[in-house]
Amino acid sequence: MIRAQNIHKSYGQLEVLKGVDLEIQSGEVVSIMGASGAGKTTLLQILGTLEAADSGEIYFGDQEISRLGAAKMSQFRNQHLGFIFQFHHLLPEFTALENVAIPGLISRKAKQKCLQQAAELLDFMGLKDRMSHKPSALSGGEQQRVAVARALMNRPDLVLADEPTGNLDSHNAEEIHKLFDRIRQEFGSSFVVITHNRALAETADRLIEMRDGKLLV
Ligand SMILES: Nc1ncnc2c1ncn2[C@@H]1O[C@H](COP(=O)(O)OP(=O)(O)OP(=O)(O)O)[C@@H](O)[C@H]1O
Repeated sequence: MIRAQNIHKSYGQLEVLKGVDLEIQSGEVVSIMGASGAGKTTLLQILGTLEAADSGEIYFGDQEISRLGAAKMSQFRNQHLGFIFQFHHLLPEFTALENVAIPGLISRKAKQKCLQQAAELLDFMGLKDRMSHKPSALSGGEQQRVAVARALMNRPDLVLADEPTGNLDSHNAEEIHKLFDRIRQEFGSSFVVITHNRALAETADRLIEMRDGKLLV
């Protein structure tokens, strides 16, 4: 579904990605592990079109998305990708429901429809009773589940998660990974998840190790 081909990326003299090839199938959950500085976040950002590679291509189906202009690229991102980060980045002045609805509103769907869909997603996440709470009134695990719901709002084909459980205790971390599996079954989304937790990484369909700017095969 998404394919990265011979990706190179440097920051100044620092060569961070040294020819990375990666293909993710539809509905597949892939975890990426590797030492700090190995280039995991950089790769995820390039897959998510948040960062440009120096060379190499990213294909989504037959379309080369790495060559799209800025407007088309952000439209692609909004329609096809979901992002989850270590820190949830929820907007503090909005309720859980509103936070989840925001990507739908950005893609100009009707407000009532967005709120209804956001409520369904929060229900799916086990947060039916927490919808009208602001992030500060939610636990860390609940905040991250709201962030997961927000990532799903536009029914992404691919969810990119950068240490989504890095800030959680082991119980909540495990719950989030179980949720990814339920989401994959319910919505068919693929996942690429960076994690430092080997036990959780091993629950994925495929575990990829990254070392010094390359994927180990
Ligand atoms: N915008 C940037 N400018 C300069 N150097 C950068 C930039 N982003 C990342 N780097 C450097 O590139 C290298 C790879 O960073 P990256 O964040 O991809 O590693 P990582 O494998 O995700 O590490 P971690 O597990 O610590 O998050 C690091 O040495 C980092 O300092």
